[in-house]
Amino acid sequence: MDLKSHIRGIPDFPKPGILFYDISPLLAHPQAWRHAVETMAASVKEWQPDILVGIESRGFLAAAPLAYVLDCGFVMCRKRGKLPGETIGHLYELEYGSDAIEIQADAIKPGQRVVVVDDLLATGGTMAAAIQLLRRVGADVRGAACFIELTFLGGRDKIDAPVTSLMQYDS
Ligand SMILES: O=P(O)(O)OC[C@H]1O[C@H](OP(=O)(O)OP(=O)(O)O)[C@H](O)[C@@H]1O
Ligand SMILES: Nc1ncnc2[nH]cnc12
Repeated sequence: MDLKSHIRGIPDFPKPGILFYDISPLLAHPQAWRHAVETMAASVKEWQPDILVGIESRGFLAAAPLAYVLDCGFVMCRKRGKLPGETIGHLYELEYGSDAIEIQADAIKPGQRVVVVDDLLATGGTMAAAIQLLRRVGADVRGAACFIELTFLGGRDKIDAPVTSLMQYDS
């Protein structure tokens, strides 16, 4: 199946000069989305995860069905200030300025096998930050999975774990 035919490129969003890869048509097409999830599940299964961690917000859409198919737990990695109770955060640098992501302090038990899931890998800053945070709480990070990889941005080089992606774009 041609999954790329279900990805829409929207120029100049959210800023001039950025081509935004929109997964909405893929999510809206049940056969294509099922195919994407099942193909990704087969790759992620090799890492034998206990837990899938989804990165807010589009990463939740990607990680939740995978966790269901693979019979894994699902943990939310959210932007700062969104999770209740005790949290552990990690500050990371963006192209301009900085941001922070958090997980709940008791979300991961030391030694649990974790795969981090997002819809898209661009510069890799978000995924790298999530992995650093998960390692701080003792996770055994087995890999990183994304549906779309913007290979021209070299994000994979920032990820200190195996990376799998379903669709690659070189421009
Ligand atoms: O590899 P990077 O350069 O770090 O970029 C990738 C991140 O950017 C997007 O999320 P965004 O921050 O736009 O949030 P959203 O999922 O809530 O739309 C995407 O879902 C990834 O999480
Ligand atoms: N070009 C892009 N399209 C969609 N999501 C993104 N996140 C970071 N860069 C992106």
